[in-house]
Amino acid sequence: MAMLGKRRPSRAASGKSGLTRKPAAKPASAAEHSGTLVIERLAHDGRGVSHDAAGKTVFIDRALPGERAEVAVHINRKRFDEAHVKTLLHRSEQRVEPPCGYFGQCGGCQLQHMNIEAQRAHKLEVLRELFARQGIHLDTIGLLAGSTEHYRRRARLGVKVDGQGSVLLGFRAAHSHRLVDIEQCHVLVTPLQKLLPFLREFITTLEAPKLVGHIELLATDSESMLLVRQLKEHAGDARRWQTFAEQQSISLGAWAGRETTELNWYSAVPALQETLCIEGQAPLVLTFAPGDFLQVNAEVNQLMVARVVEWLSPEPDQHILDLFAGMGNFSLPLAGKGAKVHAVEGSSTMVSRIKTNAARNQVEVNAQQADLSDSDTVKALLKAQTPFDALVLDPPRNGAEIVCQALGRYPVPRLAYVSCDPATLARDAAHLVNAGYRIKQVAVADMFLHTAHMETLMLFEYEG
Ligand SMILES: C[S@@+](CC[C@H](N)C(=O)[O-])C[C@H]1O[C@@H](n2cnc3c(N)ncnc32)[C@H](O)[C@@H]1O
Repeated sequence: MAMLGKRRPSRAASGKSGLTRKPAAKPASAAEHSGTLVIERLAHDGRGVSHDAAGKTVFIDRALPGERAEVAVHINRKRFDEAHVKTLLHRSEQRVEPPCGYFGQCGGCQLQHMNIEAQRAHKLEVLRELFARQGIHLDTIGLLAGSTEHYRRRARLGVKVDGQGSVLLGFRAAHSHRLVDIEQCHVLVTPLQKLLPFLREFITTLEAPKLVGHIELLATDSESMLLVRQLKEHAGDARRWQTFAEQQSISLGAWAGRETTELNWYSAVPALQETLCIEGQAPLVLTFAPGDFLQVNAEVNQLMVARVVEWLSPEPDQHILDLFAGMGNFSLPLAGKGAKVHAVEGSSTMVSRIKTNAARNQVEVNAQQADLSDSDTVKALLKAQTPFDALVLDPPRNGAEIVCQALGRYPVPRLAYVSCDPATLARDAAHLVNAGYRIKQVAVADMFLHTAHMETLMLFEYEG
């Protein structure tokens, strides 16, 4: 395994493509053998799919449909093999030089070897396929297109001291706990990207880098913030961190201990804010704290919120239920249109955030803490005395199955579902369709470009 143990990606230094790079780690049982294959299609995670002479499925890292390649199998499994490209014999027109030198090593991005159009088309295809498995055909799928680079405003970076005593800062390699040492990142927003090389250099000057668990970076329009998980306090390094933060003009906070959730601020506590500009209403300023859920891509979030408001086009005094409401990302803009919004959120901290945000922006939102995985709670919410005119659903990755099952019995005329997991979305959509809802609009948003993750928006209407 040529790359094992190397601290830097070869391409950054040599200009080579990340295509033939082998996976980070190989299980002891793996037997490597080679063969020539034609790639048939892409799997959901972006790997190429082919079949060997015996008909066994082979997943090939960073191989594209239509390509012919000599591949080496690095993991044998009972039902499929996992392989990487040794030599590319025929190249797809969709293939591009990955913009990041760490692509193929770092597990953060999976699709940088495809042009942007192909990445978007792949996500649409994943969605269509998952829905087809549920017996649902999707017609036109819209696109909310955002910036193609430097969009990610939040990241968690691992810190490790390797066997040779070198300090590593970066993301995990794909399917591995191995840390890939990076000093640049193609998807991080520019202020965080610019900070990375300094941060990397700085960490090597710490007296006890082993005591750093991980680092979180966050940037808003007005400031950048660095949070350190300090496994054990170290007075000398705390002072070093402070000096570094001052030099870089960033806010600094630290958690002392492995489990602590309370931050010690080593700078003025930053006022973290998100400004949402929705047509026809004054800008809304939402405040939040580190650790709160925050959509990672500010530009695409703005587009997404605007699209949901447009789809639901609330009339003044209509009643809207916003489930999994976070800090009020959808609740406030809907309330800004004059709707009476009832926001439900599992975290009581976020409920108080919604209340504060609504009051500061002078919009009316009634916020409540509730566990939306509990079916009695969900039913009680849906059979409210005043029926809801519309509903927003923006659950975490595991979806909102309990809610969608209950929506058959307690129908709501219009429903906007925002999802970060197309598989649970397809499952939940099947419940809705079986209960009499029709899909009126579908859009995929560029929330996580260059990665295999995707964000989808759907508008359903109840037709009975
Ligand atoms: C994907 S986030 C969406 C937040 C918000 N709608 C936004 O756009 O920023 C999902 C939210 O669901 C909340 N959540 C997770 N599990 C929950 C549950 N069982 N009941 C209620 N809320 C839950 C999380 O706290 C988080 O704020």
